[in-house]
Amino acid sequence: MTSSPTEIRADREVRVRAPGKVNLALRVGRREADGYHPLATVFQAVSVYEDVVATPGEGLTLSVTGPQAHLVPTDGSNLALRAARALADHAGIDEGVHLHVHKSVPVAGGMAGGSADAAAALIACDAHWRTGLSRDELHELAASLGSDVPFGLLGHTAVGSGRGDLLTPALCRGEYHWAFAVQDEGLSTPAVYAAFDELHMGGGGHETEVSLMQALRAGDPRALGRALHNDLQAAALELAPNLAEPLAVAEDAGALGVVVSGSGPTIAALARSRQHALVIAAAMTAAGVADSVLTAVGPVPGARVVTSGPE
Ligand SMILES: C[C@](O)(CO)[C@H](O)COP(=O)(O)OP(=O)(O)OC[C@H]1O[C@@H](n2ccc(N)nc2=O)[C@H](O)[C@@H]1O
Ligand SMILES: Nc1ncnc2c1ncn2[C@@H]1O[C@H](COP(=O)(O)OP(=O)(O)OP(=O)(O)O)[C@@H](O)[C@H]1O
Repeated sequence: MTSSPTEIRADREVRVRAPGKVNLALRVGRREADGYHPLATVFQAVSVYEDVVATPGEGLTLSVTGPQAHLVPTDGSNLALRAARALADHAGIDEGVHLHVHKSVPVAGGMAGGSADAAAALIACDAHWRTGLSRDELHELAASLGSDVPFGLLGHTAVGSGRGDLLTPALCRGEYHWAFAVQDEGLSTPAVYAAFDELHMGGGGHETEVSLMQALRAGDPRALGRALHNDLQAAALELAPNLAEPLAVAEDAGALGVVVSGSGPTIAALARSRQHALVIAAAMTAAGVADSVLTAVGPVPGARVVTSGPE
């Protein structure tokens, strides 16, 4: 019996969800000859998600929706399409695919939204094309696409070294509630690293986060709040001095700790509870220090298939 076109589509649809991240600690060493900085970081995946749907298509095509979709390229430079291309090349696939990306993670916000899209696209295309690659091969492809992409695959809480791509899962108990201050205008990651170089702040790349890891093992949000740290924060504030305002408002609202997320400009405030996260978000909105706000919980899993068509 032959399938109708509608049945074929339903059969081959794969839906994948991947999380954004916050760096609980980000220690940055001096720039190396390859232009990258050695990192000692602790990532946490949070419940702000990118949703990617893979369906049959001619060639590799992409559509994007979400509040900031207009800021995202839809040509071959899009990280989701680059991921699909890299996987097809590696696995010798000449079939097409259409990827639909629904974005909720702020664009160029320091929460690794594009990296989440790449991680989700790898998992979606891998399932769609049934390439049968190992987790290690997918990890290697992920690292070739961007330093934050491997963590998009892994999720939860993890220690990152090297460029941030060498990962070890971290012991983490409990739930952590976050409020995020989002800015419409993003910061370029290379520009923030360049500002960091200008400030001559390298050298802390291999410090161990003893108190932070203890806080995570104990499930102690107060101790975690005190241990939050970002070496890129001064550089992000240099490029966007107004970020001092959401930092101060979140502190006044009783946040346990406040930090620039990754390369910014998103500000991440750790709250005592889900309710307290809403209070901090409301305070940042009322003070007019964010273009929008988000609340989330972490840790959550990395990129995973949420539903797919029948076998
Ligand atoms: C700031 C962080 O989000 C913290 O997790 C990441 O370090 C950035 O990761 P990403 O956006 O995936 O970065 P990539 O796409 O790999 O690199 C973009 C640019 O950021 C700078 N970069 C990135 C990672 C790193 N360890 N050192 C760097 O100097 C380089 O200028 C590089 O050309
Ligand atoms: N799928 C994608 N989603 C968002 N931006 C993308 C994507 N593909 C390519 N880009 C380009 O990459 C730039 C950075 O995007 P992204 O949202 O990943 O930044 P980020 O969250 O600050 O990254 P990170 O936290 O990993 O440094 C965007 O300004 C855009 O030009």
